[in-house]
Amino acid sequence: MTDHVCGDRGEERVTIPDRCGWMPMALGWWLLLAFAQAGASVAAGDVPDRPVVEGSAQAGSYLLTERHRQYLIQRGPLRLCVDPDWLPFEAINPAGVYIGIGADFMALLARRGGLQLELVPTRSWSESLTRIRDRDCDVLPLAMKTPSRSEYLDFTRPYLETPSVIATLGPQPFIRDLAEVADRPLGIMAGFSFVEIYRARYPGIHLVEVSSYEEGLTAVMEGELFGMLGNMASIAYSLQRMRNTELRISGRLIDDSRLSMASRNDEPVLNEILEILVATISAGDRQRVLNQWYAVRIDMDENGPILFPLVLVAGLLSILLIFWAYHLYLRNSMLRQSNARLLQQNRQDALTGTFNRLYFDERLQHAMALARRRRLKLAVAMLDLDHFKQFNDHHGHALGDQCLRQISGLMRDMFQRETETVARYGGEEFVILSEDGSPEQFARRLEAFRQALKDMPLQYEGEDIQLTVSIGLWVAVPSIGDRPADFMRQADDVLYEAKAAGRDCLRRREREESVSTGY
Ligand SMILES: Nc1nc2c(ncn2[C@@H]2O[C@H](COP(=O)(O)OP(=O)(O)OP(=O)(O)O)[C@@H](O)[C@H]2O)c(=O)[nH]1
Repeated sequence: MTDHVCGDRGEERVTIPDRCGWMPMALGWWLLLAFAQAGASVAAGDVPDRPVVEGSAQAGSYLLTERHRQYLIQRGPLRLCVDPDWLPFEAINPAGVYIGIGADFMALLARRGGLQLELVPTRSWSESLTRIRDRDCDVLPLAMKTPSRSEYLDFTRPYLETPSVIATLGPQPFIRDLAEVADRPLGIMAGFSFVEIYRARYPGIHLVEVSSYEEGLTAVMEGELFGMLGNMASIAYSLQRMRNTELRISGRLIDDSRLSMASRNDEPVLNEILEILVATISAGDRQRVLNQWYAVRIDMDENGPILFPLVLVAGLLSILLIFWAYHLYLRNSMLRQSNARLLQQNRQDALTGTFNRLYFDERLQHAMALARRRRLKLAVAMLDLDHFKQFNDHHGHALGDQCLRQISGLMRDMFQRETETVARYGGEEFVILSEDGSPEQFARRLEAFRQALKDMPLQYEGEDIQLTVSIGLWVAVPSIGDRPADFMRQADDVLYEAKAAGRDCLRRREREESVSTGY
């Protein structure tokens, strides 16, 4: 994953990943707007007046060759054309002074190379480009290299980078690729390098050239333009100057502005000189220049109107994040609950709420393996209501259902040890598994259940109803080769004997033993 510079404070770069999330973006904007605030103060006159272009002529500087020095002496001052309204990068202030980051770098190089500089005032960047093309000036301190400009300019290596962004009205989905909005009217500074680059890359793009960022941003606010394209620092600076809180930076574009010094290409020696001087810009130099323009000054009185909405947005985003985390937590716990419910439903008999046959068979298999290892007696009781068909026929299926629910409730109440499993095995047939290794006691409790059911008061339309149950109990220490089905068949056989013996009784059989007639 590549990193793009989202904010640049001298050599100390604040980088965020290519897929910039909203949080780093918000932080980036906060910093940039704060930085733009500093720029505004400078434009308002915080910076002491300086000569039209700073720099002392130290002809014979050790950095340049004799040929370079001779050239500079012979040609006289280098004439600069600049963007008159592009703070914090560069501007011409009302006193006619060239100010901004470009001015400071230019002054630095003038001192080092012994350059004499002279500003050629223009009213716009387009005019500056025209004038250097016409050779009315010699150098552009800050310019991006493009194919068409290369026809009349030479460029040094880039020495300043700034992210490209789009500003739109109100919240928009985050724009990552200009192609997403290329068919809508987009403002861009007239004559800017990206006009050429975007037109070549997105043939149908609807670019509207404007003469200043503020003009473009105002058109966005009034709905005439969908968005304004430009570098982050300039847009942030203009938004601050306009005291605008309705427009948003809603996209970071892949192209960053890589700014170089440009010079007329009919005098290539000029580019050689600038290239040598640009190469001398050290990390410390860059930091000193940028610090002056990127200083973060927070004065609540002055910045309140701008900072307050930003702090509000950051607060809202934090709340949104917390809400989202809580929402996920709720969703997860609901999911866990519904999984648990599904599992339960998978195990439960819908009518009676006891375990179902599926679960019982699993449980029995597990219990048999355990009892086999421990040499413990396992007891399986099969219980079948007597003459239930008759009951249904006489009282109706609904009452039959109600009885089944009541009987299973009684069963669960009486057999609720951890070692016991009660399940409805089918129709009016129930099973109880006992794993505690004491079948005698289990048999006694089964008998108590049989009696309790018989005594259970059931009434229907004033008529007393009595239900009885037959129970077959099979007891054995599971041996190798025993399967759950064998155990159940044995229990069923004993139940059959109980039915044959007249119903309403318990019959018990233990492995290697004959059927007992009681317990
Ligand atoms: N109400 C109700 N009846 C059921 C349900 N499942 C099975 N039955 C009934 O249970 C009765 C079982 O009848 P049989 O198998 O002949 O047994 P029985 O009448 O109980 O006779 P013995 O078992 O020999 O004493 C049938 O009438 C089934 O319809 C159920 O979920 N609800």
